[in-house]
Amino acid sequence: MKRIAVLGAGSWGTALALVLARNGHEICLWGRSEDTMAIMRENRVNARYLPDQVLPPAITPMADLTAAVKNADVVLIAVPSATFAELCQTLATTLVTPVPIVWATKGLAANGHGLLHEVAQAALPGAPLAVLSGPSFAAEVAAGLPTAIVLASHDAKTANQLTALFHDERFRVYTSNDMVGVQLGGAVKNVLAIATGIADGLGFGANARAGLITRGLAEVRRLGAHLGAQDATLTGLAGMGDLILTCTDDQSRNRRFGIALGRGESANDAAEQIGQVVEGAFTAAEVAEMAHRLAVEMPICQQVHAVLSQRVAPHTAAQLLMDRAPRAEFN
Ligand SMILES: NC(=O)C1=CN([C@@H]2O[C@H](COP(=O)(O)OP(=O)(O)OC[C@H]3O[C@@H](n4cnc5c(N)ncnc54)[C@H](OP(=O)(O)O)[C@@H]3O)[C@@H](O)[C@H]2O)C=CC1
Ligand SMILES: O=C(CO)COP(=O)(O)O
Repeated sequence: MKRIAVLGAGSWGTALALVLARNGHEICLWGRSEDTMAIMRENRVNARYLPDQVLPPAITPMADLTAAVKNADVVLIAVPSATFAELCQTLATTLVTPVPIVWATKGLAANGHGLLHEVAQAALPGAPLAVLSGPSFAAEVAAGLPTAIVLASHDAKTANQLTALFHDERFRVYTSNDMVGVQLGGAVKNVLAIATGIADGLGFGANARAGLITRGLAEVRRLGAHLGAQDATLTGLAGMGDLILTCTDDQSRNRRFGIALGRGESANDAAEQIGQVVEGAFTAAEVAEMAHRLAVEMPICQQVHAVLSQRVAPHTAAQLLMDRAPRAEFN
């Protein structure tokens, strides 16, 4: 039995807390709002983000970060990417001794700071680091439906130790040493889910959706090649697996956001209606900037960014993609 601090009490933090509690661990589930966490502690349910699941006694909701991490053997971060760096900075002053840090956040650090492991490494030197990612809707995981996912760390011992905490007969965790590939797959698929959502919102058909998924995967692989990701990772669970999931199922908030944009709604209205984090809306600008800086061709991601920056209307963005000069599929 381990004591695990789960930081982020949204749908994903809560679902992963349920998996860890099911596996016999003691969880401090931290959220930033004292009122919300007090109600959660009292009612034993995360009413806003995961209303169908009862929280077992092994999960203690709390809003005191210092208390949550005080005796933790492991810290799991599941906050939105926009706030990941700030939380790592806070942890740097809160954690008394370095403990393994694993994050389930999908995205890139804000303001061009790149992949999340770079941020975590800089803020928390000496802490063993890992990332958990793959095709995994929170509601299905929380309901105990079969899920396969990847846990990556540069250190094999850390990967194996952390995998053992999560892995069970309903939550199959594969290990990997490719932190870059696993993070890139999880970050870029959100932007591509917005793209396929836009296409569906515009009334395009199944051909366009399959085309966007496949050419989107080509974009991730090109970026991955530049950043030293293993190509197999990007065709595995954290790459293609999550891309397929999020681009094709309406549980995806990124996909639903894109559908709303394609139907002519504003980004603000769409985000408000969804009422949960839409990571791709933040990540699009970071991916577009990274692609530009590294001179990696990522036209679909660039067009999603252009739509979100209100430089191009959704139907114009789609036409611009189709009007590009013919080229070889692979080069
Ligand atoms: N949901 C899913 O199926 C999956 C999500 N993920 C990833 O997990 C991460 C978290 O997403 P998810 O849980 O779904 O998001 P949700 O929208 O369900 O919840 C967001 C949570 O983050 C909290 N939050 C927002 N801003 C801050 C902040 N500045 N400091 C602390 N907490 C904050 C919110 O608190 P408040 O309510 O107070 O605003 C809320 O608890 C994302 O990167 C997402 O891509 C990965 C796999 C699956
Ligand atoms: O990452 C996810 C599933 O793997 C969740 O996707 P959304 O954030 O688009 O809902």
